[in-house]
Amino acid sequence: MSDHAAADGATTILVLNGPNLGRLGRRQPEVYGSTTLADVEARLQRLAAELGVVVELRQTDAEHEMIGWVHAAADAGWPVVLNPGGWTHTSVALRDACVELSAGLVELHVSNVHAREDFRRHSYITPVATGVVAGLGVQGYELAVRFLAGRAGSVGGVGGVAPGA
Ligand SMILES: O=C1C[C@@](O)(C(=O)O)C[C@@H](O)[C@@H]1O
Repeated sequence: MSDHAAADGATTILVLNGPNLGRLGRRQPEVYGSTTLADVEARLQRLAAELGVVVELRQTDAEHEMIGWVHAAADAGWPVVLNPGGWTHTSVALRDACVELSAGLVELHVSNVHAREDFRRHSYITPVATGVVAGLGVQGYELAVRFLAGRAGSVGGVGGVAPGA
């Protein structure tokens, strides 16, 4: 996806999407809705301009690639919105990488994972996340970015102070 490098010192927020999320809009629309990931990115770029932050959205079906992106965010001190897709329920390795995200991590699910199959109720990521958004559809992405932008001290966020921060 697009590469919006921060040239002016603006906060960069990575929005990372795991397996099958490239199929948003076509995949089980009764569960995930009809909005595509490209639509989500367009909405987030408008929001980024409003908030004065840089948002970079990426998607991969390869776990090693996702873990590399998390390492890079940790090294850069960037906050992350992560929809881990199916890795939510399976990946100790992704959780271990996420532990290093000291600038904030919002775990995001388009669907309400707690109202679905039992296996979706357990997340390896939740214990190491700042917070979780689930079941608010793709609107959750905008809420999560607003929260992290506010937490980073940018204007317009809803989350100026995270509970316990
Ligand atoms: O791929 C996904 C998408 C998901 O993370 C969501 O956005 O609702 C929920 C996961 O259980 C599922 O495996």
